Amino acid sequence: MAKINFGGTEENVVTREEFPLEKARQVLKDEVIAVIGYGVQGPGQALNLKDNGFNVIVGQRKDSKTWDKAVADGWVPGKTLFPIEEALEKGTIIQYLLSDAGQISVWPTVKKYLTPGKALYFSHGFGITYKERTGIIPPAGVDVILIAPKGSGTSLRRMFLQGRGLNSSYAIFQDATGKAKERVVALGIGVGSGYLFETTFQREVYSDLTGERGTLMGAIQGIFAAQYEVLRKKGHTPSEAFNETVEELTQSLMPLVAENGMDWMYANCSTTAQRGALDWWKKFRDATLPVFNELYEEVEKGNEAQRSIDSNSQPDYRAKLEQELKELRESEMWQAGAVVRKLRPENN
Ligand SMILES: NC(=O)C1=CN([C@@H]2O[C@H](COP(=O)(O)OP(=O)(O)OC[C@H]3O[C@@H](n4cnc5c(N)ncnc54)[C@H](O)[C@@H]3O)[C@@H](O)[C@H]2O)C=CC1
Ligand SMILES: CC(=O)[C@](C)(O)C(=O)O
Ligand SMILES: [Mg+2]
Ligand SMILES: [Mg+2]
Repeated sequence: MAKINFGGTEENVVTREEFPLEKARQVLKDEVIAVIGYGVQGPGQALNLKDNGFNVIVGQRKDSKTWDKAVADGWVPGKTLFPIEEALEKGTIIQYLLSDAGQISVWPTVKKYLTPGKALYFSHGFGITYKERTGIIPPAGVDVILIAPKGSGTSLRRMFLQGRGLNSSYAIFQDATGKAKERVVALGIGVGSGYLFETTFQREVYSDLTGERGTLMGAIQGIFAAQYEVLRKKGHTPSEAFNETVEELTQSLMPLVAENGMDWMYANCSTTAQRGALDWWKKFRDATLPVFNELYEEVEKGNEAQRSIDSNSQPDYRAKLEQELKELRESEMWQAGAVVRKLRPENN
């Protein structure tokens, strides 16, 4: 394990150099990895594991769209693709990748197959951390481990195919066999992570729920919407408002931030822009700080988890979700965005 200094704080990180793929294959050579669920993380992790040479099967509801998707991706019914219970029985490592709400309803079935020595694997700290709300309480004889890729399952797969890699955090909640550490690290390398950051189930879920509600997804849309509204009210056209709110950010400026940090992006903009950005960023920080504090408290209390359990376990939740996504898609800002995207020179 390497100790790496992150801006003054030392943290534990497992690197591919100290734990190469060959070692991961050796550690897991006698294991059957059963990936349960084939939504977003399921395909990314299962396909990467398979391509990396691990013994992996998929468990999915038969007669479902995702069963067909698994077949289309090359999983063979009766050989590498099974109904959930059969996969649970065959697997020695159960990668529990149903949606967080789905995990609650299928848990009584999963529990039956968790015989001593098996490992139960999550990609989110949700089920375990909020166990009073989810009822997910694993038996004592199994390892309970976590690999949480820091990004969408779609990116995990794409980046793997490009020969890159998406880093993940890892945690151990229960080490029943004494082998939880080598199992979790081997799985992390197997699913395509380059580096593995140490965490706990609780820290993973608190930070993840905050991040996706905050700057990664919720806050960013909120700030876009507010600026777009002001520009439109002041008479700017939709294309101008969209370009100055979203397009320039995603196409020109964020790639510079990704490459070399915020100061470098600023340094590559005009002195006029730099002066304004340096003056205004603290105002935005101060204005949003109370909202971020409220958000973290809601996560900590479990209220956010409860809201997502309640809404995602409704029978019509998919239809409602589709409706909400449609409203976003059909808002003027994102309609303008669709046209602006088409006009990117590389799309012609
Ligand atoms: N979406 C992502 O890229 C990321 C997801 N995660 C975590 O990975 C886990 C899996 O998430 P996603 O892939 O997004 O899940 P998802 O929402 O795509 O669902 C996965 C699968 O669960 C099945 N499912 C849902 N309810 C079910 C039920 N009651 N019975 C049987 N099957 C059911 C769905 O049909 C689907 O095949 C979650 O813990 C999530 O928090 C972690 C990082 C990123
Ligand atoms: C992609 C990811 O890591 C998220 C945003 O936390 C999620 O999909 O839950
Ligand atoms: Mg996440
Ligand atoms: Mg998340």
